[in-house]
Amino acid sequence: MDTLSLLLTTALIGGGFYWFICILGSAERKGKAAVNLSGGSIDDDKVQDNYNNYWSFFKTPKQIEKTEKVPAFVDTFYNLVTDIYEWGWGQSFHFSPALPGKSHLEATQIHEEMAVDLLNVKPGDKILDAGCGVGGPMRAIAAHSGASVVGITINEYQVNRATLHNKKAGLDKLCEVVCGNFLEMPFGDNTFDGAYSIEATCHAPKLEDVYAEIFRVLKPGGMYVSYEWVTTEFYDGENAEHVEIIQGIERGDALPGLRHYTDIAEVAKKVGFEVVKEKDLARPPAQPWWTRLKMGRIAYWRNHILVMILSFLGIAPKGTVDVHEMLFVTADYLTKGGEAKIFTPMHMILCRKPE
Ligand SMILES: C=C(CC[C@@H](C)[C@H]1CC[C@H]2C3=CC[C@H]4[C@H](C)[C@@H](O)CC[C@]4(C)[C@H]3CC[C@]12C)C(C)C
Ligand SMILES: C[S@@+](CC[C@H](N)C(=O)[O-])C[C@H]1O[C@@H](n2cnc3c(N)ncnc32)[C@H](O)[C@@H]1O
Repeated sequence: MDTLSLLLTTALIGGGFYWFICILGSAERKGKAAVNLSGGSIDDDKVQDNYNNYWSFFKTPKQIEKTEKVPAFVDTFYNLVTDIYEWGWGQSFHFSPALPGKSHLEATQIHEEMAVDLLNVKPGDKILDAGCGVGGPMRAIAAHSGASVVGITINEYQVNRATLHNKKAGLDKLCEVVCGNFLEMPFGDNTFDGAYSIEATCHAPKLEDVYAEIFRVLKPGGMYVSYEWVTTEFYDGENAEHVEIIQGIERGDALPGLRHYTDIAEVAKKVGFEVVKEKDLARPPAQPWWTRLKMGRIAYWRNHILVMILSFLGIAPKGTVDVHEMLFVTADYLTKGGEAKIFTPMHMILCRKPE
């Protein structure tokens, strides 16, 4: 081979490698790049141990021990998955019904804006985002409503990511992020004009505890809306296939136990809320929320190869391949749960704290 061909071949392979690793698979323009995948706040050499530790939670037999350990276990989970979520999904860690003619990003934003529209808040009001992730919904909601949003997440790495994104988006005046447990929030009674949680309270070992906290920090007359992960009326606890799907969803999403849809309003009333409206937003005519997961299957394989290469080269921490594989498997359980109609991630409940 002459020198020119050698140079051209090297440039082609190098360029292809750069494209495959640095560009491909980033969920949004300027989103998280594959070369920057990390274990969140966990040191690189501890990612594998933390992943193994995550699984030990599901082997613990005692319910009480489990309940106390849930926030720490959820924190570990988000250290492990936050970068992969941002890289492969975007800054909003939730589902939304597919909307014909709209992109995933647009459908996501519409789903988020719907939440704040239900709260009847006005510019200048202060609202709470319980379980805010890296703040995708918070930014959309602040920009749409003009209200200022305080988000809380148990995971410190997410606080840093969200704060960075808020600044970059020029929304740091309206959006604030606090690290803390939504089961005992560092806010005074009657602080917020409204509150919402998007696919987050499913991590609470007892829904009553988080709803009671939200009730406490809301001003009288304030509204609260939540998108809940629940099993539907089609779920049959005696059906082995159903049970396997639901347990698969719990294992891959750090859930201490999925609730049945009928539990939600019951708990809301128990802590003192008036239930204004309740609806599964996944019901027809809404288009399936799981099509985005299904369509991504080829991209997941490509991502998996990429993660394996990066781990092999020592660029991604050891253990990232296992975390990615866990998500891959979870995507399948979620899709099955949606197709079988036994599970929904968008059971909406709208509540009011009485005057
Ligand atoms: C509300 C929660 C999270 C919901 C979703 C945001 C995530 C649930 C499953 C995740 C994913 C599955 C497959 C991943 C894929 C293998 C990878 O290559 C790229 C990222 C995924 C698509 C990832 C993205 C986020 C989810 C869809 C729970 C935790 C309560
Ligand atoms: C699936 S993410 C959803 C994030 C955000 N609502 C969104 O839609 O992008 C769930 C969020 O709930 C938070 N969370 C779970 N348990 C928590 C707890 N006990 N206290 C505070 N935040 C918690 C997680 O840290 C994470 O940010």
